[in-house]
Amino acid sequence: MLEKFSKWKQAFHTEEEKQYDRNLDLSRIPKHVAIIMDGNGRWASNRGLPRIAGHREGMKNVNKIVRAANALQVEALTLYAFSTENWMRPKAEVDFLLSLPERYLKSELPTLIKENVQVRIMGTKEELPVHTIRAVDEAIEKTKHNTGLILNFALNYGSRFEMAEAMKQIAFKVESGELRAEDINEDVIGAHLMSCQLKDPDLLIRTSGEIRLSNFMLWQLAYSEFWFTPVLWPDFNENHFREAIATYQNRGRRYGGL
Ligand SMILES: CCc1cc(N2CCCCCC2)n2ncc(-c3ccc(F)cc3)c2n1
Repeated sequence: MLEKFSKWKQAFHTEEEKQYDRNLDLSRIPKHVAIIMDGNGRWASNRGLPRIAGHREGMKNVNKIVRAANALQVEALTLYAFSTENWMRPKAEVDFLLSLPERYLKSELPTLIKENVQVRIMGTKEELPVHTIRAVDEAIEKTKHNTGLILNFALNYGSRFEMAEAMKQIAFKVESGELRAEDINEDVIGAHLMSCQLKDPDLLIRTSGEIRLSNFMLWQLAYSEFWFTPVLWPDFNENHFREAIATYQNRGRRYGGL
């Protein structure tokens, strides 16, 4: 397994990208990092544990990366916590997943407040259980004046639903005369997405070796750097986070230009 991983890693990373332990250029830290926190179930099954043990371990790991991002003065960190597709999982697993926000906030909200972190949610909140909504609303309210890292949890989020809703809102505005069809452009669409108050992610990280977007921020990731790692989310640590940023800094971004 280890040999397979190191072959994969060599194939995947160019020579300069392996020097990630070099100091990061603090003037070129990605402003917005998005993470698909994948591999929790596999982490658990590799240990003969139930899947929810992996989700619980994954939740503990959130803190490690929030702290690392805050220390590097990342402006926004979007974490894909629950997708619209997750509702199809067994009820017991969904119920456990939807208990994690309150578990996490119960233990971490005082620290987040102290560390000047601002908690936000991106997704369709109304469909969540009341206990989940109550926990996230309290965190949003108690951190709304903080000016440090924006910790944005994608919760009951799906990019295609988000884009369909944006198009619907825009169509209603055209019908009502608030907008003209000829005025619809990329900025208008972006302004109607759930992420409209955030810049597009500069860097997307996905753990567990899956190389897919899984209906996550499809519009917003158009010009983002992608960094995929076989490391499972519960094992993803500050070193891996710094490696992703070092790789990001080593790649020139062209936005389609030369
Ligand atoms: C609702 C599903 C879910 C799953 C989950 N996992 C499980 C899957 C991914 C790995 C991380 C642990 N986490 N971890 C933190 C939260 C959280 C969400 C909102 C909030 F305001 C505060 C914390 C979370 N939420």
